[in-house]
Amino acid sequence: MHNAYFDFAAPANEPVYAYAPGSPEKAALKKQLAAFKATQADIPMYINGQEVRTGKTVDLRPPHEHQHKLGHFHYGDASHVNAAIDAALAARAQWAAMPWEQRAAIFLKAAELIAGKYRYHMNAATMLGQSKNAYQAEIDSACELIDFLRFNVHYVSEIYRQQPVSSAGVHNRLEYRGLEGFVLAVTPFNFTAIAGNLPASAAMCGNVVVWKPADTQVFAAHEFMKIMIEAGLPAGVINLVYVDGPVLGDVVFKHPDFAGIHFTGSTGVFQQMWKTIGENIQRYKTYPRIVGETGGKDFVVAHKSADPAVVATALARGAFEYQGQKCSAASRAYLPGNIAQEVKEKLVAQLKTMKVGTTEDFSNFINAVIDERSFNKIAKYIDNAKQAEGVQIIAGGKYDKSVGYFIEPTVIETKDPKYVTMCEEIFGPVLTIHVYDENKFEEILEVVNTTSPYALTGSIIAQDRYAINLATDKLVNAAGNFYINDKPTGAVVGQQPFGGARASGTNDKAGSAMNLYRWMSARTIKETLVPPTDYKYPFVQEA
Ligand SMILES: NC(=O)c1ccc[n+]([C@@H]2O[C@H](COP(=O)([O-])OP(=O)(O)OC[C@H]3O[C@@H](n4cnc5c(N)ncnc54)[C@H](O)[C@@H]3O)[C@@H](O)[C@H]2O)c1
Ligand SMILES: N[C@@H](CCC=O)C(=O)O
Repeated sequence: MHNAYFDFAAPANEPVYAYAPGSPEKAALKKQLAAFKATQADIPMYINGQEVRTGKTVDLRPPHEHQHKLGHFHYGDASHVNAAIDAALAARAQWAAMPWEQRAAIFLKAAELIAGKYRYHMNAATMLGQSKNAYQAEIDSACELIDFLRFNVHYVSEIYRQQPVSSAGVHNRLEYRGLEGFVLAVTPFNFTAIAGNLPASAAMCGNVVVWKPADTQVFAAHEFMKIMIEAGLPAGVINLVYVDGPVLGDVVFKHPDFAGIHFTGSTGVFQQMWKTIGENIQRYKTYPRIVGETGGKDFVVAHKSADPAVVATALARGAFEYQGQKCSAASRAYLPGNIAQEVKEKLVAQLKTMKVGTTEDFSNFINAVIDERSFNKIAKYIDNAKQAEGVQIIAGGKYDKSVGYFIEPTVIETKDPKYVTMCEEIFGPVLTIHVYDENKFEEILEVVNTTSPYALTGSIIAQDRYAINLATDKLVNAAGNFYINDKPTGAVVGQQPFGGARASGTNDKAGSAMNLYRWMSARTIKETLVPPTDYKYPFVQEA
């Protein structure tokens, strides 16, 4: 019995804990970090609610201390992907038929568990597994994940409430079905919140899901999966597998019941997936929904009226928080000649105070990059810059992987606005600056707009309102998230729906109703209350 409309009102954003010296939250987090470090985790896959161990294990190690083992996870193969799909499809009918308020309660309970007794589990797992400092973990694996769960429950309720009009004698209604098949969620290493949200948002809408996280994010993904099970998620609704990407793709993209992909990761991987889906289109029972949020080459453009301290701080935080491993991270900056020197001096002074090291030492602002492959790739960009003509390293430039994958926050200055580090996504603590003639603001906006194929985030920093207006207009398609007098990172669920266009993705805005519509397939039902019994039009006269 559910004879009522149940209300899921708009929530407030989860408050961010400060982890100040001597605070109880800092003590609790330190305790959980020590507990994880003292244990060897044995992490299974979850298929049909069962823990699956293959014996083929992969070690988990903190990127900032690669000689320490946190444990291992069990790696699967094509047979596990098939089993996960079978389990999902078997769970589908019952899950899709469950009344919304019952489904919603599971995700709201998960949010409560993360906000309360598992907050430090989520944050400590993210700090150790992905090398995020306490603040960066708190805004991700606690607050943003909680917000995704709570706000999406509210948005789904709002969507379900939307109904068509009915003319006299007719009752029209819209039913928001889940997709007919299973959804694949493929998630990145850099945000625990995104990893949790991609399977959860689809499942919330009545879908069943196969979820594959990045290998380097499994430690925290596993904590989230355990919380979902404790919150009451039925067996088979979300099936968590750890497999090689191409092995996964080979099974999923050939399956007739493949109904959609919820992806976040790099542009190349997404484009390859899209191509494969296109090649297999005739195999599917339904046109798959393809949702992908991908790379960025995010800009900060300062106007000659900007306050140099504001620009320097937006760059220090926007480019270097979480070692620049945010899709939104500022990685190219355009500084007007009149304030460039002052901005650079202030920025370099701020960077000198940023300590680099482990996440367990809370005084470190910068931690390690995710793995050796990423370290080597970033180091190569730095090495090339050291030798390039017209290019100068004005801060950082050193790196060392003997203990952890540490790279100093590095600032490159180039005379060429199309130098490679102004164009390509590096995904590390490297910012490139180009100084332009302060009287050529409109021309530089054109350069900003045409330099990279991406359009994810970007900022204009200025005091002059005409300049702000001009940049807002000229850069209309250059960023899906556009900031005025702020850094281009740190979108908050419910406040700045997130996503970019061009090569940055399908711009379906995670943490908004726009995203949730993609996981629904509406059925229109028209009911005629007193059906006609004569075929003739009412206005046709007898001859
Ligand atoms: N736009 C956004 O909202 C957003 C958010 C976070 C990260 N990102 C982007 O993600 C990237 C960094 O994350 P990453 O390094 O985890 O990305 P990635 O593309 O290497 O991996 C993402 C996921 O895809 C899987 N994968 C890789 N190759 C695959 C294949 N051939 N078939 C199937 N799956 C495959 C990975 O195992 C992982 O689970 C950056 O480009 C960043 O800009 C974008
Ligand atoms: N939503 C995050 C970025 C997610 C991508 O890595 C931000 O706005 O900084």
